[in-house]
Amino acid sequence: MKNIVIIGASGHARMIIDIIERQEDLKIIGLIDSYKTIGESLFNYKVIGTEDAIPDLIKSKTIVGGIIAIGDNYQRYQMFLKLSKTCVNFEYINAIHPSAIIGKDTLIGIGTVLMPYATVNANSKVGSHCIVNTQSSLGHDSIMENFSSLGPGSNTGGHVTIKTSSAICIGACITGGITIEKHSVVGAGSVVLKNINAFKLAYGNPTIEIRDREINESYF
Ligand SMILES: CC(=O)SCCNC(=O)CCNC(=O)[C@H](O)C(C)(C)COP(=O)(O)OP(=O)(O)OC[C@H]1O[C@@H](n2cnc3c(N)ncnc32)[C@H](O)[C@@H]1OP(=O)(O)O
Repeated sequence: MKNIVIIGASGHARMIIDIIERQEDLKIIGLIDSYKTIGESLFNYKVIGTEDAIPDLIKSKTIVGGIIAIGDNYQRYQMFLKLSKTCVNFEYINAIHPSAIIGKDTLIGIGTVLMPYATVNANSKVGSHCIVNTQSSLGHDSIMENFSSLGPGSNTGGHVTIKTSSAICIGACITGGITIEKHSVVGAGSVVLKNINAFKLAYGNPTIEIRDREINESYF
């Protein structure tokens, strides 16, 4: 049994807790959050501190690691960078729902979440700290780079690449062979027929690049 923390205490964290409670080898000992009050109870767990508390929790062997449960790709990356500096031996775990389908010859990184009914098809690679959300599917021979995400109910064809930190929002459809370059956001319900450049907000059917976006711009 590994003792772990959940970093984040939002709705996304609630989903991840639901998954981890089904993994018998993991025990959540508390939540880490910068905005909630220490001692506050959420989702049946106590907020035990901010990320600054983690090095001591590792040092005292109270925990071995955990997962960054922050839904926003860039914010999740920022937390990862912070932890990389203060706590090199933090062990990242995956949260993989038992209903998720993982095809043959696939690779899944660390700190990655596969929500209920998520599908990763054959010969695809999902990087580290990614989110494959509820009922979304990554087509065969596809790549999700680190810190990227597929929103609930979104689908890709085969040979698709989603580069680092890019977000495919709820219900979007990415046709085969498409590349979404880094730090871009494909809006809800979009139908993507052409490649999307880096740092773009794109949406619509057919999807067009609407405007440039800042690296830290929220998309929720
Ligand atoms: C479990 C979970 O909850 S997972 C999270 C689920 N949520 C998501 O996936 C995010 C969903 N939201 C989106 O996808 C949005 O498209 C966003 C956030 C990416 C962009 O939205 P905005 O910031 O409003 O875009 P922006 O300000 O540039 O555009 C505004 C205009 O574009 C329209 N627009 C925005 N998004 C879309 C879209 N996806 N498709 C069509 N039109 C859109 C707006 O209606 C608005 O039109 P108006 O000026 O005629 O009123």
